[in-house]
Amino acid sequence: MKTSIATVSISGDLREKLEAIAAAGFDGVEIFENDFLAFDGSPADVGRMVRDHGLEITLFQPFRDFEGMPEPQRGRGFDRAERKFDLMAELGTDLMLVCSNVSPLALGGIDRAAADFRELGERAAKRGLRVGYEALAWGRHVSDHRDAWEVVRRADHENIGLILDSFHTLARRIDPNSIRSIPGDRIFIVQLADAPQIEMDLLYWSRHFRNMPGEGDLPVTDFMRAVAATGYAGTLSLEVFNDQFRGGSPRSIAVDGRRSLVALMDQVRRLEPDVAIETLDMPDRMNVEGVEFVEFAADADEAQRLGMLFSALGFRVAGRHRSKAVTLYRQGGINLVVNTEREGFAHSSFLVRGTSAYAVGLRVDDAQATVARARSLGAEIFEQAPGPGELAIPAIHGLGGGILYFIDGGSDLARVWEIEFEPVAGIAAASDVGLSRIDHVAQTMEYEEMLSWGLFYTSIFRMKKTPMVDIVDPAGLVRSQAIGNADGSLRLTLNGAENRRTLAGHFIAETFGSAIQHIAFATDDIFAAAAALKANGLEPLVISQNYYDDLEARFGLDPDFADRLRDENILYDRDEAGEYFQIYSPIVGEGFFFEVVERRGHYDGYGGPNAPFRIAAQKRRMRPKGMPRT
Ligand SMILES: O=C(O)c1ccc(O)c(O)c1
Ligand SMILES: [Mg+2]
Repeated sequence: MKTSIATVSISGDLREKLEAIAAAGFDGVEIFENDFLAFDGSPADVGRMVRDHGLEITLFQPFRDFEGMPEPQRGRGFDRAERKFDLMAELGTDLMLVCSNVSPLALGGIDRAAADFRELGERAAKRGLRVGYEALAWGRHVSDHRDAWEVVRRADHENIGLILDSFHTLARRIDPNSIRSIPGDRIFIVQLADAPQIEMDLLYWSRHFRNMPGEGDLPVTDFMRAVAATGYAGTLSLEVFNDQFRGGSPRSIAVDGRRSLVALMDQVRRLEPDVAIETLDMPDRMNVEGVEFVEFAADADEAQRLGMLFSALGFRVAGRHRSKAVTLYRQGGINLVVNTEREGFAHSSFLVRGTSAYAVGLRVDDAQATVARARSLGAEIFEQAPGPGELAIPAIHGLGGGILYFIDGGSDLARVWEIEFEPVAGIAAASDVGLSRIDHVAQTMEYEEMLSWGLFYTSIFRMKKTPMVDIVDPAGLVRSQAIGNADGSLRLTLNGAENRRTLAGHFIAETFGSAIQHIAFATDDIFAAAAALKANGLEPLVISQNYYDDLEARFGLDPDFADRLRDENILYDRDEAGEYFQIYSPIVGEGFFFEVVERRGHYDGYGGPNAPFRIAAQKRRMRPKGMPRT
């Protein structure tokens, strides 16, 4: 499988685009005419620059408003095409993309368009060039790949073929299975893009909101399965018009693009076992059962403060590392690790970002296979020489400077706590609070990073995204998207901050980049947990009385029940599926916190409606240290 990407998909000038595209491992680029026009050099210079980066030019595009024109526009169209053929020869590409005519002057008729293409095919053949025809979803007469194919079929010329673009087909909800009957060798190129499901004008949606396959909501996998079934084995080319990407980092967008294509083809290979698909051989998406541990990097003072908070939350010291300054805290099935080593990754992370939950250990079916898959998808492997008696725990770098470790049951990794830690007995601890496991881990990032993180998780792991929700911070919007496994035993929330005045935005500004901002522990009895926390001396976040008055009215709560919530500062939410209860810890540092939650019934959310009141309360608590009043 050869991969390519349109220059329009990446930010920067042409040289920056090519560098990023080549570094990410693509084979080719679609040269978008505007990128060429803006470049201060000859077509031959562009061609040379592309090839110097080890890339080929997949095609030149777009050529507009060609077919079905009355005279004199028809004749001018052929003259224009000849000029572009000259240019293509200099660039060094043999394929031109013609998109369906949008001109009000265009005349309809499949045969008329086919005749124009046959003549264009003749002219292209004389120069050894080819022309592909693509239906724009908003084309005047041709807006459906089935009609574009009929034009190509009737043009009946070897140098005229079809170009498919997943966006145009899927945005119009055309059944992608209609592609299966098209002969694969008549498809000249396949362009791929996804998009979020939003109701809007097709042209505007296409030009501003496309994203990488897997980042949006369109059934790009079904589209690609149908393409593969035709026998098409040519280049797959990303064509992603996205306002955010235009201003993003060329490198990371190119890496995401390549990751999206490799993950897509891996899926297609598994779903279409009878089709020969040439793609990287890698383990399947990995099942993640849950969070095995969260590791904090700290210095001795901060570790002591953290330890006191853990203790108030009902954790006890369960082990000390046999060779390192690392302590294990445990409650129920939750393992929290505090690392105060003076060297290694944890220490450098502490120096740069302060006390933080810098690593997460995930329980997976097969830890080595997880790393192998992640590597194939362009993730960076994390390796640190193990100390004496230590296990080499398979790990990768997350996107934000953190580490993801993998633990499985099929190796010594399952016994990591016994092997690496000396049990600790007899340390007086506050009482157990009844926390059983980690409900969710919340990562905060810049809003622009959310698509990258979502793709990272959903391409490596068997995880699904849920729709994005808006969290209203008094100082601005924070978007939140949950990612998790099918049974809810693994839940990650991605929170994207749009500005620095929100609690989330302040946190990432202070910790120098995206990081874990809170960890929610699950309990089966929130009221018992509240009582135990109180007995341990933990002062929960105090929620406004106005909130409880509204809550009582909104849900028609029994006044006694409402009073119990109020007395314990428990936030409450309810939907058709069930109920949700939340207690918040005080803030640590610049915005980190813990949460204790109980889910009843099949409640699947995160208490989104409570967020504005919780955030307001947290901001009251954080002042005066740096947090702006909103
Ligand atoms: O938005 C456009 O005009 C446009 C141009 C060329 C394409 O390949 C495409 O998919 C869209
Ligand atoms: Mg296209």
